[in-house]
Amino acid sequence: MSATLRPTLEQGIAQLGLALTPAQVDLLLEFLALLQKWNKVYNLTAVRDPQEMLTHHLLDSLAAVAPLQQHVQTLPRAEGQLIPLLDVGSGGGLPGVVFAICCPEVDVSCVDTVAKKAAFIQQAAVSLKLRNLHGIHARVESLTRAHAVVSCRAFASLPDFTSWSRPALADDGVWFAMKGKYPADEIAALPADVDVFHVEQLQVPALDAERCIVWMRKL
Ligand SMILES: C[S@@+](CC[C@H](N)C(=O)[O-])C[C@H]1O[C@@H](n2cnc3c(N)ncnc32)[C@H](O)[C@@H]1O
Repeated sequence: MSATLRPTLEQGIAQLGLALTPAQVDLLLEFLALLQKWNKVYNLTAVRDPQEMLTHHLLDSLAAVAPLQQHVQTLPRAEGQLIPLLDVGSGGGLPGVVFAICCPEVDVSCVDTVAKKAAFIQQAAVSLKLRNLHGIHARVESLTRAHAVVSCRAFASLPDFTSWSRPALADDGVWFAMKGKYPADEIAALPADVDVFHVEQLQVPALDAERCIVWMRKL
């Protein structure tokens, strides 16, 4: 499978201007293979066609990597210290696993209420030898450890996402919500103590769809 998908993946990575090592590209393809294999057993995603998994999941998540890297670079950190990121409602690991592969300076926890999805992430962390990746089986509302970044993709409305994950966001942390079209209604429905400080448009290679990241912080 990887022989046919690799050229599209490499082209997409180049289009996104990402500087990934050959080992990271291999890991992305290995993750895709794991997702495809275990999807049959665990029902991790409704997307089943490998080519579609590549465009709709992998490239879609990869489009958010450069914005994340740019943000992380601005954060102070001691040598060897990783930036804690919580990916909420991660499902089969999107975008959390992609972030863990592409951003070794980030420590990614993927939380999901479905036990088999969290177990899949733990299994992926072992298979891909990613020490910066963890699967957590919980409702996000129950988490209180502070993270510098709290991300989500296809999870919930912005008001629900921010209120449920608020205790897990550091006071100086940021929410990073991956959305389709500019979510004007959801932004309008946010409470006054959530500040939307940037909405960043994304271009996903090989996918003709509107995508953006809504950046928010606590007031
Ligand atoms: C539509 S899926 C999105 C999965 C993945 N982020 C993606 O983009 O493919 C939403 C996920 O959120 C999880 N979920 C729903 N409510 C949750 C909660 N309160 N805490 C943690 N996970 C939750 C579901 O189990 C499901 O796996």
